[in-house]
Amino acid sequence: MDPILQCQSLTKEYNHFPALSDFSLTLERGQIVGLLGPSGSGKSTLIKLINGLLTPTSGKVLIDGMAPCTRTKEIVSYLPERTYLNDWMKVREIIAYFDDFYANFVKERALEMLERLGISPDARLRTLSKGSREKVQLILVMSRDADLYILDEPIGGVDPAARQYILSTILSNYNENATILLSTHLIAEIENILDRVLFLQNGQLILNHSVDEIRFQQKKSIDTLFREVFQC
Ligand SMILES: Nc1ncnc2c1ncn2[C@@H]1O[C@H](COP(=O)(O)OP(=O)(O)OP(=O)(O)O)[C@@H](O)[C@H]1O
Repeated sequence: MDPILQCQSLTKEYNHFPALSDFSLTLERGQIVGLLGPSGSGKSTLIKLINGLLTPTSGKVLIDGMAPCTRTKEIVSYLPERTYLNDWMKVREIIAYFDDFYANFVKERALEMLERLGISPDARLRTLSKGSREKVQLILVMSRDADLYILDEPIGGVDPAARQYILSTILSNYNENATILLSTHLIAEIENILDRVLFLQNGQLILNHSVDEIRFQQKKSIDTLFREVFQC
């Protein structure tokens, strides 16, 4: 079986500015991977390349051995940085839309998670708080039976007290052979769910370690290590 994600010497330049440089990475199945780095380090650029929304200047992305295409869109479930949902729609209507659109969408799972997070399917998206809208989007993305979930800054707008609950609700529903790649600035809140971390700096991969390696060998939290590596 091919690794779920391979990036081979991936470079992306915007007007000759290298947002991502010679980036190589192989991700195996069945792990939750944190993509961490300061603002402007290239996280969203990488995520857009993996989703086929940007074309690399050079290098390759392979998902389950395939370049991004219609088939890879079926096995990748992507939460973009910004909302793309029509906010006049009711949550129930959006769920029906996803159910029609994606063969691997599990409607019952979405409805169950909504209930657990206290969101009415009859609410219109625009009447919900920013945090609840984020929850709905995350639920939609995680309700697909995908092989690779890519989450660009999930739960940023959710209040800190609710973040752990949301993450554990969502994660308790996902298939353990799938891989989740998530970018975040909320390292302390998210690190206890991560298996592996990637540090990006100026478009380059400067660290790729399992969380256990960092915790047991370096005896540090990911948050502490991040602050040490990226101190201003
Ligand atoms: N469309 C674009 N045109 C020109 N430069 C861009 C474009 N998109 C991103 N960049 C630049 O590429 C670099 C990487 O940006 P990117 O958005 O990938 O970083 P990021 O790590 O996701 O940042 P953040 O954490 O703030 O979301 C930045 O210097 C950014 O200014």
